[in-house]
Amino acid sequence: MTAGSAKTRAERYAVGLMSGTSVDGIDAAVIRIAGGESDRSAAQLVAFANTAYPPAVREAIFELFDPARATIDRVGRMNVRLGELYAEAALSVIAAAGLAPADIAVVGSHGQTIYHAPEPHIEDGRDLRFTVQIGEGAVIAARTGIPCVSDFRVADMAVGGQGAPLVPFTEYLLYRETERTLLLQNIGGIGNITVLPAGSGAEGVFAFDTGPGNMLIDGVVSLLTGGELKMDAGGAIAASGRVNEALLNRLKQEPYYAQPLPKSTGRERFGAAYAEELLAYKQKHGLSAKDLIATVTMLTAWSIGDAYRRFAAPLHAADVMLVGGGGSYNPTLIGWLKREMEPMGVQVLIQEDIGQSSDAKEAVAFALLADYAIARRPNNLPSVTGANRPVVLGKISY
Ligand SMILES: Nc1ncnc2c1ncn2[C@@H]1O[C@H](COP(=O)(O)OP(=O)(O)OP(=O)(O)O)[C@@H](O)[C@H]1O
Ligand SMILES: CC(=O)N[C@H]1[C@@H]2OC[C@@H](O2)[C@@H](O)[C@@H]1O[C@H](C)C(=O)O
Repeated sequence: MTAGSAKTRAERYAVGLMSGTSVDGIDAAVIRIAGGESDRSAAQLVAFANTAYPPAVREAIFELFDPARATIDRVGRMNVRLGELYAEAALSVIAAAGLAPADIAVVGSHGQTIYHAPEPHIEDGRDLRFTVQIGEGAVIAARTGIPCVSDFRVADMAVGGQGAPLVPFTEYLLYRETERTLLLQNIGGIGNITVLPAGSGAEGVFAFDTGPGNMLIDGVVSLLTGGELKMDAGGAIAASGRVNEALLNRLKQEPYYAQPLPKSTGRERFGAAYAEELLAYKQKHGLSAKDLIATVTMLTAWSIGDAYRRFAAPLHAADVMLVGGGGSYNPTLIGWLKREMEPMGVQVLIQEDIGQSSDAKEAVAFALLADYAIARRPNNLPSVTGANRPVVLGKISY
């Protein structure tokens, strides 16, 4: 396959690798793309695997979220280490698909975000917004022998975008409908929503981060258990607690929720420092652990409903919200989300309800984004990121 031959490209396979803000590990997907355009009928999931990060790697990544500890030698070394781990994950999912590396046209690797500063930052009249995703693409290409597209976000920022979210481009390709308005809600570390208005072209799509996804739930669970538990598995703890209305109302005042679009957020806002503050509040006001977890779970459900109410409903009344990401596997969160959305006339389903995978969705997206990049086809959505034009996202290592 050569760049620029998009119109005549034959059926091909692509690998997508995603390591999200939850830092739970590496999601790897193999997809088959039919000849020509990567449109809805054309991309099929062939194999998927999630490999947990080794605990020491996970811990070291968390250290890199703190700019004071993210020294250049640590960042540089982790960049290479993650490249190695990503290459291994790619090779193993390719084998699981019953394929060989030579069958794969391209690997798309998101990398691990360690810092995301999407707001304009003007110095000397120049905008210095930036974002950092590590996991060296050159290492992935060298170990697998497959061209690797990595570092997708910076090209969007270079033309005035937020560099996020990027998945909506693929959601438009894969999910759009003519009769129904769909909301694709991802609940990963951060929550993000894509609005696909019925019958709309790409320019009508909009998307933004709704706030915390599982990040606050994971953060407080981990602090409360001294790191023993990393999540509220099955939402069991939240289900056993009671929402504290005073705290909930206080947390709803976080200015991010009302901030106008385009917007994106991350660990800089809803990370460790935020979870520590919640713990301090718990101690001061004598809340139980389960009530605190119930309250942040409710906040997460509320923030998603609030985002729809504030920014989407006034423009497009939606029919269905389709939830993906790890939050799909927390029935307490999904139950409370239904209670938020259904009175507004929006049915809530998880990807599994329509025969897809909540886990694989983002890895599939990065395989498709890479397929576009390698053909030099623009793959950002300016209406979503705020970029001033379409560009080809991703750096290619041959
Ligand atoms: N069985 C489960 N019960 C409860 N929560 C779960 C379960 N499985 C996954 N999760 C939640 O989902 C999180 C992982 O979600 P996911 O893999 O979608 O995040 P991510 O891709 O890292 O994040 P992002 O999309 O923000 O980059 C876990 O940290 C956990 O909070
Ligand atoms: C900078 C960064 O890594 N952002 C992630 C994060 O996780 C969810 C949300 O915040 C989204 O904006 C984005 O990821 C997905 C994959 C995206 O770009 O669509």
